[in-house]
Amino acid sequence: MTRFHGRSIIGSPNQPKIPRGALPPGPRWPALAQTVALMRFRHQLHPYLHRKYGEVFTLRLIPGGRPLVLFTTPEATKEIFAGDPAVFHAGKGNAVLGPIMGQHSLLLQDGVEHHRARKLVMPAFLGHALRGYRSMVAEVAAAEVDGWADGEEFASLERMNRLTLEVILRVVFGVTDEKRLAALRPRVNATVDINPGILLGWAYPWLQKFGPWRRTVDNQVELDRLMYAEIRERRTATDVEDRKDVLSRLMAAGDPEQPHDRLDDTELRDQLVTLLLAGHETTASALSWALYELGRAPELLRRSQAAADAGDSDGLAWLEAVLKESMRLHPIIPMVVRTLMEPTNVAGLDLPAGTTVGPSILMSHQQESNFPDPDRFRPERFLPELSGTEAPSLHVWIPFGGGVRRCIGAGFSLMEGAEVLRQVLTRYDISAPADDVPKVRNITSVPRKGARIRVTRRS
Ligand code: HEM
Repeated sequence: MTRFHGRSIIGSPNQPKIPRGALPPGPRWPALAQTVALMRFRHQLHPYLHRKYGEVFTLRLIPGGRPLVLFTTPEATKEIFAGDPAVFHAGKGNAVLGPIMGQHSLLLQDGVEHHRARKLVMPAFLGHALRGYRSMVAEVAAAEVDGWADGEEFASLERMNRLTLEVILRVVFGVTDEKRLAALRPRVNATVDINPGILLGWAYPWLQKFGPWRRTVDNQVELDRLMYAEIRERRTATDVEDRKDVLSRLMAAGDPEQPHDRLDDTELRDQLVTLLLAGHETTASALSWALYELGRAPELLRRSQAAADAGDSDGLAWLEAVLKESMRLHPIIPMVVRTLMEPTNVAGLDLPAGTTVGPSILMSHQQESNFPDPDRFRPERFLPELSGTEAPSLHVWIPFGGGVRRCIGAGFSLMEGAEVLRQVLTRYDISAPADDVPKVRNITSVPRKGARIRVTRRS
């Protein structure tokens, strides 16, 4: 059964109030206005605050006006990512996701618990395991893409969402049974749909009796029921060691002689919900922006089709560069956050315990000093042999965060994205009929009009 208790948007509950003078400058609007501006208008707010206050600025968020200090330089990013995990807690900053993902979620844990969980989950996303998922991604992508009509125009985000949901359900759960997939799909979609209003409302548990909050709880109860049924059934399967999906790998992870070293059912549930939610719409959004950008640049499209046709390691490297540039120009997540557990110096600033700090991904990706000609879509930035310049460091290109908390699905989503592009581009020419801009969709950003494209069969 899921735990539903009050959560803050950023920072830890019950922390003492930090006086304004102890922190870098920032707007003096009420905390509610700053919170709404941060959640709804992030694409305008980060650049505005950067212009007004410079490299580092403070926002005050509800409840209680807790501070969020955002940094915009590579040096600060490097320091935050390298920060001692005992001091720089990420779970506190992600606390808003607690009611959905559960207390054991990798995203919410810190310290030894996080270290243990990460050690158990990570191998399912590396090396041999990762390579093993490619053919399944290719199969799901081919089935989706083959269904597109010649000359059809559509919101690519919608199609990519359908595709990445299918991929994540099959890779994570290993579910192929159509009846079970049909039951899971709407529950996962409804969970991803949860908007900032619902997340904000979670700080006030009495709201859960009403309207959308109540529907969220009902959906969650049903999602849990399906998850636990799947876990129970897998526990009794005799071939779990041979299965290649993430759930089976997580069940087999750890030392069989040390039961406390293995994930129990509640932990499995929490990690599975986390993977389903973190790994689905994020990748879909990156892919839809990539298709949109290729649809606007015929020369790049031809080059990408040649890479897809070749299908060799150089071709896949190009397609991966297309995705990386798509995530650079259109960041899916606006910032990464850590809450300081003790007074700490960050990038030359002495900050009190309880302050939440983080690099602004939005600002890091759009500064000329990090990415020359930042408004242009140029995949070759990520291929030094083509650009003649160094590839961007992991302190300026930060769509997946960094350090011990770097997204565990980074490799997976690049592999998945390149494979999906390959399936699309070997079959279709693409054009993008209209301009699009980002809009906020709860934690992530997505193309406002869904990154519409027209596809025509290649002759
Ligand atoms: C384009 C796709 C994706 C983007 C942009 C993205 C972005 C991020 C970011 C910014 C973080 C926070 C990192 C930090 O705090 O330093 C994160 C964490 C995480 N992501 Fe992703 N992600 C993507 C895809 C995925 C996929 C495919 C999965 C799994 C199937 C996944 C699972 C996770 C998990 C479990 C964490 C928590 C890691 C930890 O705290 O140890 N993500 N992701």
